[in-house]
Amino acid sequence: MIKLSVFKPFDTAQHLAQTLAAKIAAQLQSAIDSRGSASLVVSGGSTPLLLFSELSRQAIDWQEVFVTLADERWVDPEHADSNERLVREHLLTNRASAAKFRGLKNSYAQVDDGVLMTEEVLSNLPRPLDVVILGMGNDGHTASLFPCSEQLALGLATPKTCLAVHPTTAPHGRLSLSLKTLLDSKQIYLHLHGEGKKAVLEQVLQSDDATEMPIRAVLNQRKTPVDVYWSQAS
Ligand SMILES: O=C1O[C@H](COP(=O)(O)O)[C@@H](O)[C@H](O)[C@H]1O
Repeated sequence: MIKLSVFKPFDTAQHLAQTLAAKIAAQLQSAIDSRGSASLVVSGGSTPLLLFSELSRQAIDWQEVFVTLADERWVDPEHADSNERLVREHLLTNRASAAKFRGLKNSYAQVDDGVLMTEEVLSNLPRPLDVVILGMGNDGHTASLFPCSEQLALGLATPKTCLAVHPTTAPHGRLSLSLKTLLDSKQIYLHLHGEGKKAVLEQVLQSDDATEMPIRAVLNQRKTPVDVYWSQAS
């Protein structure tokens, strides 16, 4: 039993995706109405596919929405593991094809060399970010803030927008938004699916140690509201 006031459980992934997509769309449109543009940060991995599909059909002024990623694997955008590929195929379709996508991967061969250029690209995003959608790995990583990586302490503390990360337990060098950037947002959603992720969340809630499970740094702060959307089955 999850004891978290912001925990929103759903019976199906479809119901979750429909509900969350409508909520995010309303938040993005409200930002557009008040400042002319909106920013949406999404995650990669396997969880967000249905949500992307529902979001892509929402009737908002997508041409005013900047979309970027919470993290990227440093592979070509056509690679099977590319988060950008996922976003292009599942989110930037239908109505959302009008959105302005700002990818994290650039032409540098090594992620460490590409960070500065990505920082420059991200500097033009409307801030604070309007909506940030995060995932969580079974090791408690979020974005690419991995507990196994030497760069975790930097990712949790740096004032910079993003950093290069080299996980030892997952493939590819990564580029991740820093904790500071993720929290410089009006709303964060942690999007989870399945009993396995619920069990990991239970473990997350048992301690404050973000070096052990980095998602704790997002959940144990008071600057930015975080809602946890979890669905039981597909
Ligand atoms: O590697 C990554 O993993 C997390 C979680 O992915 P999931 O497959 O368990 O949904 C994801 O949020 C992140 O963006 C991705 O690069």
